[in-house]
Amino acid sequence: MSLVEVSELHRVFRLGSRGRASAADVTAVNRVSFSIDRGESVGLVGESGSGKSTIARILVGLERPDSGEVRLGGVDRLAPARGREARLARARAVQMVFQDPNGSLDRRLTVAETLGRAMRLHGIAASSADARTRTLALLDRVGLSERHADAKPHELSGGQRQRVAIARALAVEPELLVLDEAVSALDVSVQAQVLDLLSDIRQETGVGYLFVSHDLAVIQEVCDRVLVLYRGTVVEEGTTAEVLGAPEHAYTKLLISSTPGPGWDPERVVRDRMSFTQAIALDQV
Ligand SMILES: Nc1ncnc2c1ncn2[C@@H]1O[C@H](COP(=O)(O)OP(=O)(O)OP(=O)(O)O)[C@@H](O)[C@H]1O
Repeated sequence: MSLVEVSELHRVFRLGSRGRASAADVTAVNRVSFSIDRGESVGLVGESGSGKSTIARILVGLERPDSGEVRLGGVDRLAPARGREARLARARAVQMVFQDPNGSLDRRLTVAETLGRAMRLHGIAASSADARTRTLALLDRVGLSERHADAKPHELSGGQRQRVAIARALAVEPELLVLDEAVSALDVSVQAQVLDLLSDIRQETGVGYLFVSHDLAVIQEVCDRVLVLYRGTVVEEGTTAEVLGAPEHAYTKLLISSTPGPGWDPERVVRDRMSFTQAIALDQV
């Protein structure tokens, strides 16, 4: 059995008055199905507005679908959780790392307080001494030291803050990490270090990743498999090597040709995009 099984996930944002159906409604997620095995890293790629974050938010529990199923370890994540313990267990199992650690870390708390709070909330640490020991081990795990434990977020660099966000997510020993553009705000060398770190953590802990990114180079680095989303629909999926190395769908080809690299021709990208949009309009894709 897979760690995560998502089937026929569907979410429409109703933009008409009083939630009534209207021509302006946005189908953010259109009958999306996929699975993630234990220790597997699955990428979700697509341009802005393709529905990546909505899927990520549904998995974490920040958003509800109109229909569809999400199972983690066989357990229905969308069914009502009875009682505080059940709600906490559900929250603990799937942790999210956001693009902007500034928004997700409490600026009033030191790093040790942030990690300690997460561990206490989920009953991970037996005492404050235990929390401190675990905090230092986690910081070491993400390439930070004791010096950083007593710092507040503004005293850290962007890359260090993102390491803290990853440490906080790992502090509660999740089964799945949802990383939503988690390295997009970092400069390229720091990005490479954090991607290495994520690969090591996955190997050591067996945690699964849902890795949301618009950046194909990042997806190539960390994902075993990838799903390509276009306007809420999965248009192509397969191993990362298959999808990025020998794309079949016109949209995947367009995404790849839009990525700057040697021999990149922006004018050709604009022409390809126009032909793709016309083909979509004529239902030829
Ligand atoms: N709360 C909301 N209310 C109305 N529309 C929304 C809401 N959230 C998302 N949408 C719409 O749903 C679609 C998918 O949005 P989503 O944020 O999932 O895309 P994305 O691929 O993550 O984009 P980005 O890469 O820009 O974050 C977009 O058209 C967006 O405008």
